[in-house]
Amino acid sequence: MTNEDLPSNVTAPRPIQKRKRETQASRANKSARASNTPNAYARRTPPREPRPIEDGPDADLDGDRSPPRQLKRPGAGARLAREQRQAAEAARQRREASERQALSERQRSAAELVAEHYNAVPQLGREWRKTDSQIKGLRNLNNWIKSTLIQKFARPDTIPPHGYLVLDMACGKGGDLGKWQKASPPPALYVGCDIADISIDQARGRWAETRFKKMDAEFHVQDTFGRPLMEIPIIRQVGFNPNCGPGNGVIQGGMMTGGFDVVSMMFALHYSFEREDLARGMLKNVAGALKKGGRFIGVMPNSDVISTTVKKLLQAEAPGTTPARKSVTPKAAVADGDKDEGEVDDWDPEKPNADDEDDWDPEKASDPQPAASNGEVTHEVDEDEDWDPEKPSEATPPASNTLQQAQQQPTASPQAEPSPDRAPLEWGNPLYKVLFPRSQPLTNRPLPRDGIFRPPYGWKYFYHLAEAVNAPEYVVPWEGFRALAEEYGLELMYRKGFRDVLGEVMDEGGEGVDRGLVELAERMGVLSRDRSRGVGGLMVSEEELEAAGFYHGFCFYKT
Ligand SMILES: C[S@@+](CC[C@H](N)C(=O)[O-])C[C@H]1O[C@@H](n2cnc3c(N)ncnc32)[C@H](O)[C@@H]1O
Repeated sequence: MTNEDLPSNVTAPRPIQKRKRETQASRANKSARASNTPNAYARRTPPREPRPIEDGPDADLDGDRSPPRQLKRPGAGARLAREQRQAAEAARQRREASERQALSERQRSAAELVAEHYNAVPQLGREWRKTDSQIKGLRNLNNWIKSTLIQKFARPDTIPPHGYLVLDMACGKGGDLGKWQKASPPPALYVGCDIADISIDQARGRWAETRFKKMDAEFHVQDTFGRPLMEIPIIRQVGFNPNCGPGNGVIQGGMMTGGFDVVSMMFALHYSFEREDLARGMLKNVAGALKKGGRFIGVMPNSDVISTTVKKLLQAEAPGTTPARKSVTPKAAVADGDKDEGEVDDWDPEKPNADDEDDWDPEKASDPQPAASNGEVTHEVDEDEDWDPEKPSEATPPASNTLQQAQQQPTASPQAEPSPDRAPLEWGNPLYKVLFPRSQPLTNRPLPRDGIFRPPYGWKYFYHLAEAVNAPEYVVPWEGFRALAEEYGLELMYRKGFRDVLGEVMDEGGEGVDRGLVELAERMGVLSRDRSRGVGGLMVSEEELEAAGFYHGFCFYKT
């Protein structure tokens, strides 16, 4: 029972204090206390003036205050302890500084590596692409898919009186300028950014040479994942919301006025999935630049294809070791041309304007028609339509990031347990190759046998395409990406594998086939007008289709 439990008029009995028997030791203590220990209550004389406090750990804390002593040099033991403490502190500071520097160098070098890589890629002419390229069909297909996304989704519901505005967050050498110029209608302004300065120079040059300019265009060197887009004057001028994304538990919405109508990111988003801060930085820039109702379109590698194949290959290497946990593998086997489960394709795309054909290529008349490999004259669009127009560069990127290095890992028996030393996991065909190094230092994990890439960042691989680039890429696990995008107010409208996009125009008798896109495929050399050629007129080889099957396109809507 405590005092609070008692009625107010009752006083608690005082505990009986037992007198302790005095012993010799207690007597000694008592007399010592009486002679040495100052007793504040018993003090009769005023306290002395306080002594100045000595700084530092060796300040004299001695209780003897009279008279002030001459300071002694600390003893050897104390000096040693102090020196050790100082040395340890200095070592800690040096270690922290070097860790900070290493981190910033790693971060910088990853971005610089990409820039260096793309900067080193030579610009090859249109003629080469049309005649000598062994992946002409694939180039045409990729360009057509990008144009299809632009055609389907880039036109805003309501076009503002000043026209709509487009931001391309990884414009490269300006390969999509022509596609935007030929959009129906073209945007009023196209802003192209890229981390590779030489690519930006080439994009500027290409724009300067464009004869009929139907839009304004600006180009900026910018790391659009690692730096805020607010840094670019034209983007600030158009409008940028720096508060987009999660914060204070609230997802900030898009701007009602100002901002871009469309943000595009073609074949580039996967570089941002090296690290979470880059992926978030990228999405913050996308969402911050978009107005409410604006669209985010792009194409990138399809993680469903990657997951399915990695799982299949790893389980074939070690049969009978299927993980017990029920795997949440992607339900779609896109590699086999199946339809994505996660696909949102019921959104009603806007039909292209019937005048498109007239509008399409004002330069066509003066240009000689290029001959397709099979002798057919295609009505390909102009020289701006160059997806990855690059031959592998002479410049060798740092060894830790080269495809060669990934290939140099020793081979082992396919039945052996996965180990970091083994040859990379590999698949592909004569035109393309995907290589996954077994040792994944960024995630510090082995490749997932259930095909689930967790954590979602830092899963590095190489996609090597004949005549094209092989910078290291990172898996973008689709569901993780979609969930992350939602945090930035980006809602999925559409997602489709490249094979399925093509399937839509191949199924010409099917319901809802967009004639405009079929004609576009004919003009861009994807389909022959003579449907008796190849399979249903398709001018893309099976090997090229397999390479293209690695990708999918998407469109998000800014809430
Ligand atoms: C495969 S190219 C695609 C270029 C162009 N979008 C196209 O479709 O032709 C990838 C581009 O992404 C750019 N890129 C990679 N990381 C970037 C970053 N952090 N910021 C801006 N651009 C980046 C590269 O410099 C390169 O130009």
